[in-house]
Amino acid sequence: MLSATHLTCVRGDQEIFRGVSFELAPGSLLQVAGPNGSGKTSLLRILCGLLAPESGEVRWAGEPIRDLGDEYFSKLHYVGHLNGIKDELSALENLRIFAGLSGEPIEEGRAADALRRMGLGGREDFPVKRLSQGQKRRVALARLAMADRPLWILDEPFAALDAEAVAIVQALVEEHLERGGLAVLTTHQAAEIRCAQAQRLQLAG
Ligand SMILES: Nc1ncnc2c1ncn2[C@@H]1O[C@H](COP(=O)(O)OP(=O)(O)OP(=O)(O)O)[C@@H](O)[C@H]1O
Repeated sequence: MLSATHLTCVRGDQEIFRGVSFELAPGSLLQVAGPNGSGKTSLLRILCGLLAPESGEVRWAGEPIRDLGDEYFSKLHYVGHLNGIKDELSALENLRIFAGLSGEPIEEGRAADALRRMGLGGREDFPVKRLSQGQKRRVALARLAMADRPLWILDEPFAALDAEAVAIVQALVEEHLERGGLAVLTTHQAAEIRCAQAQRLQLAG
């Protein structure tokens, strides 16, 4: 269970939002919507523990995330809109490094399978800098197919993706929710994710 109570976000000297509260149970999806600058990315970074709220609290399984530290990070996949991948390395090396940094060395072949699932079969060993924007986004999202974690926090996961990749990511999120996972995502597209327990949070801007 992920919960947020009375979150207020201030960036610079500007209050971006206040009073944001929600509870997300296993198998549930939260779609965060709002115009440019309304604070969607800021909210996701607060939910990840990467940005401190001005006031309010985020809890995971009833515990404040600031007390859980690394234990909380090991429960979540965060894919920000900057991808977080290294241009000089190949897609496969990026996934191996990601797994190593998370303290979960991967079985041989698991990363390659994840890249194939993302439609990158045959491009595993290409330096990422020679991939297109959409292919780079696929590499960043391949971590979702590589190791299961209960909470996925995805910032504009469909940006730069073509229809085929959107369908792959939708299916990944739906399978995750069916397994009892939780997902929070922002999107400007009308991507339809099937989920019986979907919530929408509208930031005003
Ligand atoms: N490092 C920062 N310092 C000061 N202000 C910031 C910083 N980062 C973001 N902001 C401001 O916070 C506000 C919210 O930004 P944020 O990126 O969270 O919005 P968003 O809803 O995700 O926007 P978009 O739809 O354009 O991605 C914006 O007004 C932005 O200028």
